[in-house]
Amino acid sequence: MSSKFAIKVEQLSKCYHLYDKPQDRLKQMLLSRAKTYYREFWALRNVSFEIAPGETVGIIGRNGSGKSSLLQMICGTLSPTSGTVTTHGRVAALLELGAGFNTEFTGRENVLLNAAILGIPQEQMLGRMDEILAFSELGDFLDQPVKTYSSGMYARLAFSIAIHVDPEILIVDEALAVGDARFVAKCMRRIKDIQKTGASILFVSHDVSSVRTLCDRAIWLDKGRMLEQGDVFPVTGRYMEMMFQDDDAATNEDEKVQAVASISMSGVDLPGIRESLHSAEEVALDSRPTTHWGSHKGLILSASVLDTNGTRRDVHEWGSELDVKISLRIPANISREHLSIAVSIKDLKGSDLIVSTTHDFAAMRLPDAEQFEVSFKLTNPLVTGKYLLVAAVENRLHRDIHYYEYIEGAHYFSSLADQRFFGLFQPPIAQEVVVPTVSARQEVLAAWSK
Ligand SMILES: Nc1ncnc2c1ncn2[C@@H]1O[C@H](COP(=O)(O)OP(=O)(O)OP(=O)(O)O)[C@@H](O)[C@H]1O
Repeated sequence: MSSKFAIKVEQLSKCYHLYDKPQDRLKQMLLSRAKTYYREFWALRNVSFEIAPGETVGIIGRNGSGKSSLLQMICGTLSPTSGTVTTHGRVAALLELGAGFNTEFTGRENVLLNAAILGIPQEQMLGRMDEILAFSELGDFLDQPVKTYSSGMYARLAFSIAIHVDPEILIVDEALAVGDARFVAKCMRRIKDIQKTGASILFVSHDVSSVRTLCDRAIWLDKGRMLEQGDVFPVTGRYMEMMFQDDDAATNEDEKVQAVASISMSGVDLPGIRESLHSAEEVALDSRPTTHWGSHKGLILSASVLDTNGTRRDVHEWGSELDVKISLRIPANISREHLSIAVSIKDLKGSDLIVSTTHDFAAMRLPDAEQFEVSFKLTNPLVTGKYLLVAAVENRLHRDIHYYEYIEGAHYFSSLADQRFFGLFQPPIAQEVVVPTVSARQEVLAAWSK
């Protein structure tokens, strides 16, 4: 692909016509061009972006923010109200379930139909049929009409086709979420293989962690408009922050109002805490946390990865002792009963590598004192690389964790190992080589032969 972009979307908009009654649609078609029987609903408004060849971009946004409409317009299965889409390269799409299938045809016939639409010669596709069959795990169902498939089978067929047509542009809608975890993992592996071939990938998911794992960049849609685009980590971080605020507003409004009211009654000026302590003691929080949210921001005074001397360091040696220390000031009116302090060490893509919470230790009740510190001590298992610390204050009363405060990127630091490790992280491992004695070998053989 020699062009500068794989996908270019310019001022793209989509307006749906909404009818209150089915008759109105008929009236609009038959009776009047002068009168409108519908309401306009703009699912997408003036969205513009470019995807470079070889780039993987995640599209995130709440339900109904216009993600599927955007993808369908890029694939050409939905026409825009205004604006243009230009693509360079063969587009394989994994859209909402079933899009692009003829449900009366068998799976095998649909493979050939899709290949024909993409201009792939039939012989070439027939040559790959065994591979497609194996990947899809459809067995005899490949020769049954697609209308008899479960949604999981549908997704498996669609995915198998999409990855066997050598796409230069792969478009994946949430369809991956359908099917068991093993198949989803298998799909993710294949998407990564396709990434390595230099294809451009547009990936829509509600799951921020898979967007972070896979994508370089993220585009955030909200109510049909592009709210942000940029590096995947900060954009998804702010998206999570907004989702948290939404959830919080929806589910914990009473608790929040009550807590905030009682905090101000106790005379604690939340925004002022950090500033006031700044002068009094060494407060350590990176000035550029990626994300910072919660119903009670300001409880975490500092969060640092310290060495054995209690010094906050930005570089830690592999195998050295670490003390992840969180200093807190938590007003007495926040109940200690379900209170939990959590830390996570993430890589720069945002994947949790190590997570620990005081809730993990059933017996640990946090002190009633307003100000206290929690230490998480460990031997540094992190291979050479850059990492960030997440610190959180949680209420674990319900299954869904309520966050009083969540700081992602409270301390950015590196780990340095003087040897090369091949895993994501490397705890110290004791190795032992044992050569069994003759009698032990005979015992094993005797046990096998029973
Ligand atoms: N054919 C249609 N006619 C009318 N409204 C539609 C149509 N298709 C989508 N919409 C509306 O357009 C908005 C955007 O829908 P779209 O499916 O593109 O969003 P989405 O971000 O993909 O949502 P989700 O995450 O739930 O799949 C929604 O409010 C939806 O109800």
